[in-house]
Amino acid sequence: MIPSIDELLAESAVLSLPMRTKFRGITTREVMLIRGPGGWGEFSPFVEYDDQESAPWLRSAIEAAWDGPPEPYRARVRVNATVPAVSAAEVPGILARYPGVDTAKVKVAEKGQTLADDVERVRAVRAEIPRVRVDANGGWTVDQAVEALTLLTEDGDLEYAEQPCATVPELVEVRRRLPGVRIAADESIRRAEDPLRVVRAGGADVAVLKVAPLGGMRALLELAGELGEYGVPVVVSSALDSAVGMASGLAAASAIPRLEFACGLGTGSLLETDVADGAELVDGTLPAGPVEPDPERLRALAASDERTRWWHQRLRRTYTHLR
Ligand SMILES: O=C(O)CCC(=O)c1ccccc1C(=O)O
Ligand SMILES: [Mg+2]
Repeated sequence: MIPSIDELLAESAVLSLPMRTKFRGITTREVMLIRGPGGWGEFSPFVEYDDQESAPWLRSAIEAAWDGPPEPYRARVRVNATVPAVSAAEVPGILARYPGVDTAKVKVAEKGQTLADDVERVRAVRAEIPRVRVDANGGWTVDQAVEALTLLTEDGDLEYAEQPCATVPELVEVRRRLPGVRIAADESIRRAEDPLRVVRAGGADVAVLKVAPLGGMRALLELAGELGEYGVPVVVSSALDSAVGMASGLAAASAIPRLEFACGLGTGSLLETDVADGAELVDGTLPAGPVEPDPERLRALAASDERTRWWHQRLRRTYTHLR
């Protein structure tokens, strides 16, 4: 059952969340929260996404607000620190926001930066955190990936390299040329027509799964089950969500029977202010559980009237793409 547009908008809020550090080229994260009978849901496709690509994000918000979370297997989820493409000098300040975390994901291959910048940043992270993975967001060619990952594994292992190149054939090639480095697929799953294609092609050792682009917690769990049949472990990650979207990620992660890797659900630490008091990171874990936004924060973080209208229009357009 899909609620009406009026029901979706009835108790909704459009928010502009200031970030502590630039990430994905943005310094404020706009999100729309909707409230339904099952709790709160988050509709927050990145602003450049078109209406069709935004449709699973809306399905995900509706699932959270109307159906609520699936049955959990565990109460807390191990998370990784997320290190944006900052200078090496800024790394300790970022990591200080992740108490007890033993795994870091480091952004690399940022436009306008060099491989030397990546090497220095990763080195600065290794000085403090034992387990390191990198995420290139598809920014390298195959040759660049081979060169970079060879250099980045000279002074320590990488847990895995996430989306080193943009396309599936390139991931297959990198994996063939660098058998010692695990490859994780992110965009090749969440922005693909067929999320299993990259795995069938032999382009991924690990699958990064995000609730909203996959259409919700249960859709993610179904895909995680299918990936399990291929022997591919999953990492549940955020889309730079507010605490409401993060609750869906944490609920999905807590409902996966076997979780081998730390999840990318610690990005609340990249926000200056969140919609609810962030559940505290203890020993590198976050609790799974419902989140109730603080009404005062909702008022303080409200987006402008113009941006609110834009999000309402976006929701109306996206609604026509629901099936
Ligand atoms: O996985 C993490 O550590 C945090 C989430 C993250 O990196 C991310 C957040 C928003 C958009 C894209 C990405 C990404 O994994 O590429
Ligand atoms: Mg990624």
